[in-house]
Amino acid sequence: MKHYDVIIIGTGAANIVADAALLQGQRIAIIEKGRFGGTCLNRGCIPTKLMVTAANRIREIQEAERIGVHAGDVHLDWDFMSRRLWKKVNESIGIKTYYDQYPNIDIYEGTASFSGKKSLTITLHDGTEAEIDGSKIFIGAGARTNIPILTGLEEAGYLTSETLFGEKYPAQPYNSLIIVGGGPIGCEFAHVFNAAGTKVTIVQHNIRLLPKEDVDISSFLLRQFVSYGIDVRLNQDTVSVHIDGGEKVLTFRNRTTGEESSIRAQEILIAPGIKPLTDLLHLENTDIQTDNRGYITTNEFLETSADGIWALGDINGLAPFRHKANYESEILAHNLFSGNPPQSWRWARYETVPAVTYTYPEAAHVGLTEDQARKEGYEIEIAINHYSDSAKGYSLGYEPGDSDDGFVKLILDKSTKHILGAHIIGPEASILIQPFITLMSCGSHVIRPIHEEIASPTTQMLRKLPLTRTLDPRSVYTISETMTPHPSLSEVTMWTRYYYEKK
Ligand SMILES: Cc1cc2nc3c(=O)[nH]c(=O)nc-3n(C[C@H](O)[C@H](O)[C@H](O)COP(=O)(O)OP(=O)(O)OC[C@H]3O[C@@H](n4cnc5c(N)ncnc54)[C@H](O)[C@@H]3O)c2cc1C
Ligand SMILES: NC(=O)c1ccc[n+]([C@@H]2O[C@H](COP(=O)([O-])OP(=O)(O)OC[C@H]3O[C@@H](n4cnc5c(N)ncnc54)[C@H](O)[C@@H]3O)[C@@H](O)[C@H]2O)c1
Repeated sequence: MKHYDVIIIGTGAANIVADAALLQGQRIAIIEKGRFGGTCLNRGCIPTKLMVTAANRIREIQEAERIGVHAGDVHLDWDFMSRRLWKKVNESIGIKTYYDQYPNIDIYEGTASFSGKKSLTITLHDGTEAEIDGSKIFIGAGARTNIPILTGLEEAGYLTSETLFGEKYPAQPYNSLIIVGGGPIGCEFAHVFNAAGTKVTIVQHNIRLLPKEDVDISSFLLRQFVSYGIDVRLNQDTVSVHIDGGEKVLTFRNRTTGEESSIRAQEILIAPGIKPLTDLLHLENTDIQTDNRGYITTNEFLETSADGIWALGDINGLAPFRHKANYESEILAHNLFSGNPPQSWRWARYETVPAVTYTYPEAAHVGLTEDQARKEGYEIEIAINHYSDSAKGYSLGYEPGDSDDGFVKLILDKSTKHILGAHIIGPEASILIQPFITLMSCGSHVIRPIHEEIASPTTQMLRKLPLTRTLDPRSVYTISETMTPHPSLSEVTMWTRYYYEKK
C-alpha cells in the first residue's frame, strides 16, 4: 500500500487544498473519477453562465426599445455560443496537465472508496485497482442530481445538468422542453432555452419558484417568467412519463385539487435537487458520520468525526455553491498548510453565504428571508427600494409602477437596526449584493461551534479560548475572507488581493 501525506478526493474546490499542500512539498495523491475541475467548470456554474449571459443579452436588446433603441431581429447563434462554452470547459484538461508536472503528486483517474479508516481502494479507469493510505485525507467529492422515482422516466429517457453538458449536449435549442423542478437549475435553464426560442414548461413541486428565496423575489420572478412566455405549473406532483408520437409526455397532479394534467415536449430536463456523492465512498468502513440525507457532517474547521479526515464543498450539505466550497477550501489551506498556529486559524461561518440565481432578471440574496427572520423571533423592519427610484435605474428604462421594476428588500432587526438579510431582483443583482455581504461579514465574531460532538484535540483547545476574530473593513485581507457570488463581476474587484500578492 502506497502512503501519502495528503490525499485529495475530487478536483473541484479541493484543488485549493492540493495547491497549498504542494507549496509545502508534501507527497500528494489526487483522485478524480471524472473530468478535472469538478461540477462548476464542467457542468455547473461556468457553462450555464456562458449560456445565461447570451440569453441576458437577447432580453436586454429586446427590452432596449423602452429607452428608444431599436435593434431589429435578434437571435442566438447556438453554434457560436457552444464553441465558446466548450473552449472554456475543455480547460479542464489543463488542470490535469498542471498537476502532472509535479513529481510529488500522483494522479489516480478512477473512483475512490474507503477500504479502512484511512485507506482507499481506487478502481482505475483501466480496470485495475490501487490501494493507498494517507495521513491527511480531504473529501471534496461533490453531489449529483437526485433522480426521482417516476413511472416511465427511465424508458422515455431524460436530461440532467450532467448529461446536458455531456453526451446529450443539444446541437440546437430544443423545440420544446419540460423542466421538472423550479429551483436554481430549473429556472436558469428555463431562462436560457426560453431566450433561445424553445417553448419551456416548468413543473414545480413547491407552491413557489425558487422557494429558498424571499417570497417577494419568487413572485416577482414568476411574473417575469410568465411575461416571457414560460409556462409555469406550481404545486404539482409528477405522476408518469411516456412517449407518444416521438414526444415525451409528462403527467402531473395538482397537490391541492388533485387535478391531473399532461404536457408534451421534445425533451425533459430533471432538476429536482441534488444528493451527495457519499454512496461511492463506502464510509461504513470509516468513523465518518453522515446526516440523515447522507451528507458528511463537519464542524467549523471542516473536520469530520474521523481523525485526520476533512470534508468540504457540496458533500457536507451546508450550502451547495462554488464560492462556499472555495471559502472552505481556503480555510483548510490556511489552517493546515500555511504554518499558522491554531490560535490564528480561520473558522467557517455560514450566516453570510450569498446566493445568486442567474435568471433574467438576476435574483441575489445574503442572510435571512422575511419568513426566516420572523421564525427566528426577530422583531423586524423592512426597507424596500426600486430600481426606478435611482437615476441609473430610471435611465435603464424603469418607471415607477412598472411590473418589471426590480427592487432591493432589506430585513432589519428593529431594535439594533442590524441587517439580517438583503434580497435583490433586477439587473446586476449579483454585483449589487456585494456591499451587503461585505457589511454583514465585517466586524468581530466570537467562535461558534458547529457540530460540537466533532472535536479534535486542537478544536477542543480552541473552543476553550475566549476567541474572537475581527474582519477589519479597511484591511485588504478582509476582501479575500468575504465571499463573493460565483461567477459574478464582483470577482473582478474581490479577487484583487490575489493579484496584489502576486505582484
Ligand atoms: C447546473 C449547475 C449550475 C450551477 N451554478 C452555480 C453557480 O452559478 N454558482 C455557484 O456558486 N454554484 C453553482 N452550482 C453549484 C456548484 O457547481 C457546486 O456547489 C460546486 O461545484 C461544488 O464543488 P465541490 O468541490 O464540492 O464538488 P465538485 O465540483 O462536484 O467536485 C467533486 C469532484 O469529485 C469527483 N468525485 C466524486 N466522487 C468521487 C470518488 N468516489 N472518487 C474520485 N472522484 C470522485 C467528481 O467527479 C468531481 O469532479 C451549480 C451546479 C449545477 C449542477
Ligand atoms: N446560481 C447558482 O448559484 C446555482 C445554480 C444552479 C444550481 N445551484 C445549486 O445546485 C443545487 C441544486 O439545484 P436544484 O435547482 O436542482 O435544487 P433545489 O433543491 O434548490 O431545487 C429543486 C426544486 O425542485 C422541486 N422538486 C423536487 N422534486 C420535484 C419533483 N419530483 N417534481 C417537481 N419538482 C420537484 C423542489 O420543490 C425544488 O424547489 C442548489 O441547491 C443550488 O444551490 C446553484
